[in-house]
Amino acid sequence: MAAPIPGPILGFRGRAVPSRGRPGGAGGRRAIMRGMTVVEIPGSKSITARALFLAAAADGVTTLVRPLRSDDTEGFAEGLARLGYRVGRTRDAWQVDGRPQGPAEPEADVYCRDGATTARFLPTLAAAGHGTYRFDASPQMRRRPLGPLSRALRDLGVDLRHEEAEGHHPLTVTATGVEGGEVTLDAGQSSQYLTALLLLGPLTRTGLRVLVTDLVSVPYVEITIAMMRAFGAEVTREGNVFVVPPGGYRATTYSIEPDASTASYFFAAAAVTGGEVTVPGLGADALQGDLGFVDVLRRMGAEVSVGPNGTTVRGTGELRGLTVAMRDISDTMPTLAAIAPFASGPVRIEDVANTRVKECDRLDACAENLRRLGVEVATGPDWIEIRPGAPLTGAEITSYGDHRIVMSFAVTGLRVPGISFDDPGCVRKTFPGFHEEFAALTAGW
Ligand SMILES: O=C(O)C1=C[C@@H](OP(=O)(O)O)[C@@H](O)[C@H](O)C1
Ligand SMILES: C=C(OP(=O)(O)O)C(=O)O
Repeated sequence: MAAPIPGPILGFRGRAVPSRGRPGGAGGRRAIMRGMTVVEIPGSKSITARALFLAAAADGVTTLVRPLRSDDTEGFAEGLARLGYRVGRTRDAWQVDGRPQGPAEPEADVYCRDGATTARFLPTLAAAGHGTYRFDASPQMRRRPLGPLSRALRDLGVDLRHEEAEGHHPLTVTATGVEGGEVTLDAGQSSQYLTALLLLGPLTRTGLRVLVTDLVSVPYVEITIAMMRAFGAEVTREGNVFVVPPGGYRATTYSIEPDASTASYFFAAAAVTGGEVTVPGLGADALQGDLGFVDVLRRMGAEVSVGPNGTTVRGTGELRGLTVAMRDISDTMPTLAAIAPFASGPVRIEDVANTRVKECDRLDACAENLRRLGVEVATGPDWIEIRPGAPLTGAEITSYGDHRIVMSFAVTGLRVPGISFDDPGCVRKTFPGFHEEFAALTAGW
């Protein structure tokens, strides 16, 4: 039985709120008073990736204001350049010369690094053009699936061949444009499959109807639809069917809001230390569902205020246990798992099966690392339960090359001396300057 898609997801908020963060999205902080800090978080990875796709597909030159500069988004921009798009990058703004007719290069070899948005969105963009395009990715990304997206593209007539394992990179797309039509998609493992198809919709000759049988991470689809509208396209939803007419995209100037998943580490830091963190540019109009992590902190006892231009979390000294379903905001599951040992009762996180197919198996990685610190933990296919009580001891955290494991356990390290990481540098995927910013955050607390 297909799981119902939570709704409604259409008819919402329009343009992104411009970040008031430090230009270039490099992060930064200002101490206002002892224990109170304004943290300027780098741009959203998800919004930057979509903006790059939309800009490449649009008619005209698009300017992205304050894009995220990190391994994932630089890999995406480099992938576009390999396909023959002209991408100009300065510190504070990226410009893309759109090509509604598809990639300029008739042949290209694209390396997607660790980025799932790159690895799933770029082959879909290439399919709308004319040429032969080969995509490969890092060993980590090669392990991650894209079978349902490949099958949907093939059902739409795209010649897509996996070279080694079916449903995994490397793959080759021999593109002749996409006619359009109706296709069925299981996005129960990743919403990125649906995002890729929606983004493709306006580039098809007759439009797309996507019948979705299951869907995780719904707020990411909402981001996609809002951004498609900002670039002049339309999406409607009839029950579980998403309808996208043809018509292409219009170039624009687009401001990228700060990354809400990245902000979760700073909000969590406030909650566990009794400090106060304000993130400007992520307020009530934010596009990203991951800002909902502050509601979890509020339920646990933190004081939270979401204003028009920013969000503030203040630790109160109280951190209650809770049971929470995180299907919609699963990138923040490791953040919660990493602070759960400080709660006054058990923390149970449910409905997060797809965190097992991210940069690593995040349920197992969190459980193993927490146990190493002395915490009692149980896991199931789609849940983890952390039972605080035992004394905590420092240990080396195994990162599994996963930026979120490192950034989450850095928060634990604010209260547990002796935590170190085997691969601290893997934060480069979304926040190359994380360790410096995070160390400076609490220096004045
Ligand atoms: O579309 C996106 O930008 C993303 C969607 C989510 O993935 P899933 O849909 O695979 O859960 C999220 O975890 C990822 O970091 C970014
Ligand atoms: C899962 C993540 O990334 P992606 O799927 O975009 O590689 C993430 O950033 O937590």
